[in-house]
Amino acid sequence: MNFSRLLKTTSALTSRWLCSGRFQSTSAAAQKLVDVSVDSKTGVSIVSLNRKPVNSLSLELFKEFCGVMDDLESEKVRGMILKSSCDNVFSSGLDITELYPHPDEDRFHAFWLWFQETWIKLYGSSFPTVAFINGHAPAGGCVLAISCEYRIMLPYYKIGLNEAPVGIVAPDWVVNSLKSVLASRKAEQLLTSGRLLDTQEAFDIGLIDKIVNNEEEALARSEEFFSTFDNVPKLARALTKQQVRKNEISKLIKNRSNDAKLFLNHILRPETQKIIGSYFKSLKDRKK
Ligand SMILES: CCCC/C=C\CC(=O)SCCNC(=O)CCNC(=O)[C@H](O)C(C)(C)COP(=O)(O)OP(=O)(O)OC[C@H]1O[C@@H](n2cnc3c(N)ncnc32)[C@H](O)[C@@H]1OP(=O)(O)O
Repeated sequence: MNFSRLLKTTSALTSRWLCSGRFQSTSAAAQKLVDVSVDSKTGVSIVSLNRKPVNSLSLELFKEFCGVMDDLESEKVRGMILKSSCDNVFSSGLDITELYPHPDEDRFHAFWLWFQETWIKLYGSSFPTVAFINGHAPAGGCVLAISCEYRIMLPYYKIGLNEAPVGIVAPDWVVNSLKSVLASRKAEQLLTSGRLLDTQEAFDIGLIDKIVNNEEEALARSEEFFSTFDNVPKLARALTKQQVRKNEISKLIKNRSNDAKLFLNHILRPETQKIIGSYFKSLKDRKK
C-alpha cells in the first residue's frame, strides 16, 4: 500500500476507534479550543490554539485540532501557520492533569491516541506548515513546533523538550521529529538535559529558522517560506514531503496501541507519579 493510502486508511480506522470511546462529546456551546482564520492577502490558513491560560494540551484540544487538520486537507489550503491566542505562551505542553494524579486508564489511552493522531496529521500534512512560536513552547509545545516545516519565533521566550526533568521519557516518534531538525548529538543533549533554550540559542543551533519582532514580520517571513513552493506542483511537493517523513509515521501507525501502553505504564509508576506531582506542585507554588 502506498504511503498516502496508508495515512488515509489509518486515519479512518483510528477515527472510528477513537470515536467509539467515551471521550467524544464536545458541547456545541463550548468555546472553541482551536480557531481558524484565513489571511485574505495570501490565502494562508492561520490556526490559533485557544485553551486559556497556557494552551495545555488536553484530549479535547487534540480532537478539535485533528478536525481542523482534516478540514484544511480537504480544502487543499495553500499553507498553514500555527500560533497561540494565549499571552506569552505558544503551548505549555501536555496538560499535566491528564498525567497526574493516576490518570483513568481509558481516558489516558484515548488522550495518547489523539496526541499521536495530532502528530501524524501535523507532521504528515500535505500542505506547508509554519509554527509561529509567539510564546513559550516547552515539551509538547515544542513537539507541535518541530512537527511543522518551518519555525519563526518571537524573542525572549523558551523552547525545548524538558520531559526528562519532569520524569517523562520521550517516545521514539518525538525523538525522531527532533532528529529531523537537529543533528542526533544535539538532539540527545537537549533531550537528556531537558534544557529549555531561549529564542537566540534556539536559532543558533537551528531549532528555529527565523527570529521576528512582531506578528506582522512573522506573516511576512511565513509568506517568503510559502512562496518558495509557488512554482512546485502541489501534489509533487506533498508526496515528496511525505516520502521524507514516511518512515517515522509508518512506524508509529503500526505501533500505536503499544506506544500508548508503554507510555501509560511509565506514567503510572509510583516514582514517575511522584516526580510529576512535585513538579506540578512547584509550578503552582511559584506564584504564591
Ligand atoms: C516527550 C514527548 C512525550 C511527552 C510530551 C510532552 C510531555 C509534556 O508536555 S509534560 C508538560 C510539560 N510542561 C511544562 O513543563 C511547562 C509547565 N508550565 C510552565 O513552565 C509555565 O506555565 C509557562 C512557562 C508555560 C507559562 O508560565 P506563566 O505564564 O507564568 O503561567 P503559569 O505558570 O502561572 O501557568 C498558569 C496556570 O496554568 C497551569 N499550567 C501551566 N502549565 C501546565 C500544564 N502543562 N498542564 C497543566 N497546567 C499547567 C499552572 O500551574 C497555572 O495554574 P494555576 O496556578 O492554578 O493558575
